[in-house]
Amino acid sequence: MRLTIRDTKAQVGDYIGDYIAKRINSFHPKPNRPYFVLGLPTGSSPLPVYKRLVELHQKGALSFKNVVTFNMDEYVGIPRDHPESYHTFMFKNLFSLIDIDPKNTHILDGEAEDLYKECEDYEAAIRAAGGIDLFLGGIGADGHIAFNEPGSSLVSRTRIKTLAYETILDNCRFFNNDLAAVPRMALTVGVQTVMDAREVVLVVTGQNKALALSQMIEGGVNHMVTASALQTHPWALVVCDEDATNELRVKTVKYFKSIEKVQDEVEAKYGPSASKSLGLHRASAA
Ligand SMILES: N[C@@H]1[C@@H](O)[C@H](O)[C@@H](COP(=O)(O)O)O[C@@H]1O
Repeated sequence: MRLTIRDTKAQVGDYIGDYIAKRINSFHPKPNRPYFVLGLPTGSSPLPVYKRLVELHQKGALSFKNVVTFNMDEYVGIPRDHPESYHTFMFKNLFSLIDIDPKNTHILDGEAEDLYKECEDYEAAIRAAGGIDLFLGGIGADGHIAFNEPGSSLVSRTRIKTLAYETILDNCRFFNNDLAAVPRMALTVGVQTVMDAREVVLVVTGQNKALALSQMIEGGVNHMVTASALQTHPWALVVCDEDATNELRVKTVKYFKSIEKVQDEVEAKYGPSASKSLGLHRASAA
């Protein structure tokens, strides 16, 4: 797992936006794999990423014509046109602002008659698309990824989840601080669904994520901090702001900053393609 630290939330958004754009632009559609398959989260943390993707699209530097998306999760018990549904969130903040074919966007249906079937069909749809190339994720204050709350199986797949009280309290801010209005259940991809992606990028910003970040990076792999499963992913990148590093050991921060510095030196010496051949993550490389 790599950790990249930027000063501000906006810089984190730009870094990840550029990184995803680079992946999409370097994807070459083939008859058997016509689409780049992108996993997406909701929440406040990815907003600067979406802003950057929209900017790049508006500048003509990025098209989503060859992109298929799968969102991580959706509430159960609110209609899809509810202002706080994840359907509404995604169309407002990304899909309506880019050139993606709405048919290529997938979001779990929290109103489905048969929720179990909905989850099974979702996993099948991901498989049929060829698997997820890059899964972008956020993290909950308790270290959850998607809605895989503490105690979730680290080999879980798409399913119905009851939300943790801490998550309900956290999400209250989106429901006019009315605790009773926050849904108690959600459909979510599993930890294993995220782990199956070829690459995972996590956006972690703000002081309120500092403890979760230190637990997921410096603690052991643990079902109480489901994002820690990414320690065993072969291609995981965490991008955070300075505020989110507040609970990390100084040594950890210095270590990951030094890695980036060495990478800069390698690229200066051997050119940007050296990063790729050495297996290093890079947003700015050609
Ligand atoms: N299901 C979502 C997660 O996918 C998201 O990572 C988390 C953090 O949201 P925020 O970025 O607003 O802190 O909120 C919810 O729990």
